[in-house]
Amino acid sequence: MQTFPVQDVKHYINGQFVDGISGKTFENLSPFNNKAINNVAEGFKEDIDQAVAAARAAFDNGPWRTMKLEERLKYMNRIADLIEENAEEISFLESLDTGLPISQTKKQAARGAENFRFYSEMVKSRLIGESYQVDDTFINYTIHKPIGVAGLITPWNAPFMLETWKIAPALATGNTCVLKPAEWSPLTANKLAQIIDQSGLPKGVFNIVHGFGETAGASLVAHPEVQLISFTGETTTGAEIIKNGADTMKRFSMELGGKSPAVIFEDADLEKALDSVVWGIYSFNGERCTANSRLFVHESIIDQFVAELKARVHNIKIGNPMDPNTEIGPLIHRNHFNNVSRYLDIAKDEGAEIVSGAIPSAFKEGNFIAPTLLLNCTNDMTVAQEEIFGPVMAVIPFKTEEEVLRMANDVKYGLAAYVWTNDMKRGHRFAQAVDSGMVWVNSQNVRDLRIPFGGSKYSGVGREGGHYSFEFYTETQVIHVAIGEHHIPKFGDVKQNAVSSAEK
Ligand SMILES: NC(=O)C1=CN([C@@H]2O[C@H](COP(=O)(O)OP(=O)(O)OC[C@H]3O[C@@H](n4cnc5c(N)ncnc54)[C@H](O)[C@@H]3O)[C@@H](O)[C@H]2O)C=CC1
Ligand SMILES: O=C(O)/C=C/C=C(\O)C(=O)O
Repeated sequence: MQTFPVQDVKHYINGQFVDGISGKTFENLSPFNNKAINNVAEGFKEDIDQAVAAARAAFDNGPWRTMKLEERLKYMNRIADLIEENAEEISFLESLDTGLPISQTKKQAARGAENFRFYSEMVKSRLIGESYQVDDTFINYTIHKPIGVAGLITPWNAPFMLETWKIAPALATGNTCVLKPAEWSPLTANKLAQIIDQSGLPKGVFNIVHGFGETAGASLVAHPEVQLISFTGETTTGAEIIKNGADTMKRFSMELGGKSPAVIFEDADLEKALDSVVWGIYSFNGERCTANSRLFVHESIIDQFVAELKARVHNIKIGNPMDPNTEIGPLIHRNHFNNVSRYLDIAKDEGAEIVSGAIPSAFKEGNFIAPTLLLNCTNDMTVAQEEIFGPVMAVIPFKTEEEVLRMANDVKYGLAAYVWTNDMKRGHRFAQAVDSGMVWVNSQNVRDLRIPFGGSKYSGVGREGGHYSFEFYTETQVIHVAIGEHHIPKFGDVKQNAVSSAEK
């Protein structure tokens, strides 16, 4: 396969690639062998201050916010074109950095371009206001204005796709932004900065500061000139960010963790359900917020279903992420590998039967966790309640619809749910009763970029996607206009008061 050189990564501030002010860097490690790939500039408050100042100046002084929409959208489409032209390199860098199989990162590179094109279309057709003719003297109308500097904080599990999912609507609506990418996956964010630089986007409109959450991320959240934070990541981090942004009255969009149920009723199309749940838990190496990490199977079909699952698990191709045939690659980082391994120990202690594929010995240097089934689970086990964020699925039998609905909802998260049944009354009934932001009936996680994407309970606050992103990335302003003569009450009117005193 084609390979690409990897350079050290710098911040991108005000249209320049720059070292950090402290001069500090950190090593970026390969998930495949834990060797250093490159060095990355480490950002702190001072770097964030510079990036926010650049974004603020670009917002205040234009021309981004004030340029004709058609012209702004030319930049968006140019960025999409350049992503497509560089798709091979983007997927190479993404797989190198994250361990995600190259067959999957190719799709994510394409999705990055689609995110820019999609929001170009949406902003033209759906960034719309309302108007109310009150009577023949008044009319009111609303407009949606860009807010200012958007702070974007992203995770490592699908970095390029998730970064562009925030940047595209933020820019399309006329904001400027500062991105703080995840420290474990800086490569494609850097490539995106190169692409954006090449597109000729005005200086300061888009900026990146690399570094750690507790320093660079926290400084972005606390910065008084940053009006909003769009965050994707762990629920506990989201809660911390909301607290830290409260003093500066930020608005937040929170896309957080999940522990999503897939429910297989006895009348389901079992072959399709099997394909869907195997893909749903083991794609993205299991590092997927919408993963169906809890599988509920009706007791009458569970033996047959589990036998098929075991066969699939033993057959999944674990390998080098650069191999086009690889289905599962290494986890992002040794710390995350240790965390997932800890959950496998907990599963054993809790009495689950563990079934997993085998990792080829050639891959022992990497952060590989084999695709794993946890059988004989109950919904109250730690491994059925906490987000593991690895290729590990807890399998739980059920007897009745009522029982499985109760178990599906008995979890703190509410991101996604999947239900498989050929009884469509039951399909709709179950989908409407389950506590989650998104439900797929007889389907895997098929994306339609127009839908509101996000979760309920501990899985998130707010929705992004489609026109829902505009509610977050724009300020709605209402303008009341008098178009005819009307009465205005007079207070403290000298003439009127003089007449009244004379009358006394
Ligand atoms: N609901 C959704 O759409 C999605 C949710 N996720 C969730 O993301 C998580 C995995 O990603 P991770 O990178 O481990 O999440 P994380 O929460 O550890 O980090 C995410 C980002 O937040 C930054 N950060 C950490 N502490 C911070 C702080 N105090 N202030 C500001 N920024 C801070 C990190 O540097 C990183 O850029 C999982 O829980 C997963 O479910 C992932 C993808 C999609
Ligand atoms: O499609 C999106 O916008 C986000 C998808 C994120 C996942 O599917 C995930 O991490 O599970």
